[in-house]
Amino acid sequence: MAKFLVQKSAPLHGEVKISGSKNAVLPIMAAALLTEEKCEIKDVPALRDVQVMCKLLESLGATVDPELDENNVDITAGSVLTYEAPYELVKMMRASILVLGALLLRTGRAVIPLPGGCAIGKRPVELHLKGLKALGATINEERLARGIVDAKADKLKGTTIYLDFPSVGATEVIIMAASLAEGTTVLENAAQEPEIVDLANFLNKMGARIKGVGTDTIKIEGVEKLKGVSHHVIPDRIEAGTFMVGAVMTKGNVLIKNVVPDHLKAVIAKLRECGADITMTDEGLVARGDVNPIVSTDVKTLPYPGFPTDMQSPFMALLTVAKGPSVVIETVFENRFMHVGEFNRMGANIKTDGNCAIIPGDKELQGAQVVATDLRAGAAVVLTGLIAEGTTEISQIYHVDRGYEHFVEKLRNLGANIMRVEE
Ligand SMILES: CC(=O)N[C@H]1[C@@H](OP(=O)(O)OP(=O)(O)OC[C@H]2O[C@@H](n3ccc(=O)[nH]c3=O)[C@H](O)[C@@H]2O)O[C@H](CO)[C@@H](O)[C@@H]1O
Ligand SMILES: C=C(OP(=O)(O)O)C(=O)O
Repeated sequence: MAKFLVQKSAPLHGEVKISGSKNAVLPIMAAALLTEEKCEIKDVPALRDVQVMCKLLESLGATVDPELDENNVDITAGSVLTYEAPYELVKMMRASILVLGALLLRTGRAVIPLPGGCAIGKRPVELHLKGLKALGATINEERLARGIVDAKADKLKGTTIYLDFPSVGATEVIIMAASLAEGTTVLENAAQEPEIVDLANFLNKMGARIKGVGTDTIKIEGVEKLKGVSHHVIPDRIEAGTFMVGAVMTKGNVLIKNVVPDHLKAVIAKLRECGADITMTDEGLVARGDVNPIVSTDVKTLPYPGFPTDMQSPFMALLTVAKGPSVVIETVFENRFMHVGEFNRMGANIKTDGNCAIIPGDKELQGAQVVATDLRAGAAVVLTGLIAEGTTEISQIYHVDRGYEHFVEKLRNLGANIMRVEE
């Protein structure tokens, strides 16, 4: 099993180019199933999740030509598609569920095993299914009780759907399904994440008629057919946020290129509250932690445009060394504090009560043996290792490979003392 070895490092310094967004490319790749024609997807990050999605689409009958060294993937979902997604692939990536709507439209059926609970929460899909049922699909409840989504539909018909919670995945599945449904669908209390806007831009290029993305009400007029297109994926706002935090907590000075500052308003606001100096330049965002002392702040995660849950653990890493106590409240996932135990091994002394964490701050951290408990938590302990005395040894780093392209190389270019060891 591979590990990261991280040593206390000099302040991060230099520039880093942000990769295409994992959470944008995965639904876009799934949406390529909606046409028989070739889709060319550009700025695709070379990540483990993208490789899994390539294999999943291939297993369903699509021709996938991944040129991940070049950050391109071509997908042609010709006429012969199968409706059953293999468990070996689905269990590797929760985003596998994103093929649900497209598969149903293309084959009249979708059978997808659920990967089950994980480190950050139960992650049910009842909202995805509620939406598809409203559009006219039937769900086999008996199979669902045994952990398999088995949906059928001869055709889908537009309607009004209200989401009880603005789920990102449910919004994406419903937009895809409604794009080729008969008539108009109105999706209320929809998720507003930039990745959903990117998916809708991709679908609209394909010929879909989607309006209102980026707001809580999305209107989709169904069309008969979609065509193949070429599309550049948006930059990864969570990767950008992670590097901003890294720059600030090491008291460094980093130019972050290929970033959309508008996607990071909440993160930038919180970093500034902590004393970070964040400026927009023609070349990108400059994040500095060497201008002012870094002080505590409170954070509450929320659906976009609120503070992103995916930035919660990297931000907590920063708060462990900020001056004064901070409170972090996680409202999106019910179990996303697994990293607290790892920070505590390094001396952070964080206490949790339900979805609330109290971080005393101002700690001199010590390197330790820690685990990447999930993707973002893995990145967060790497950042903590950069400021801790001694060596931090991080295991289960396959989580990090899921979502950070060339993480070690990018950090090393900024002066970080990190290496990957294959055991
Ligand atoms: C591949 C991808 O894009 N992943 C992102 C996506 O995940 P994902 O699409 O899984 O996240 P959701 O927005 O669906 O989930 C948010 C919350 O809603 C709950 N829920 C969701 C669906 C449902 O049917 N019932 C239900 O209760 C979930 O358990 C969770 O507590 O958005 C999350 C929230 O911003 C991010 O952390 C993930 O990085
Ligand atoms: C939780 C995440 O991803 P996923 O939904 O793919 O598990 C994430 O990107 O932090």
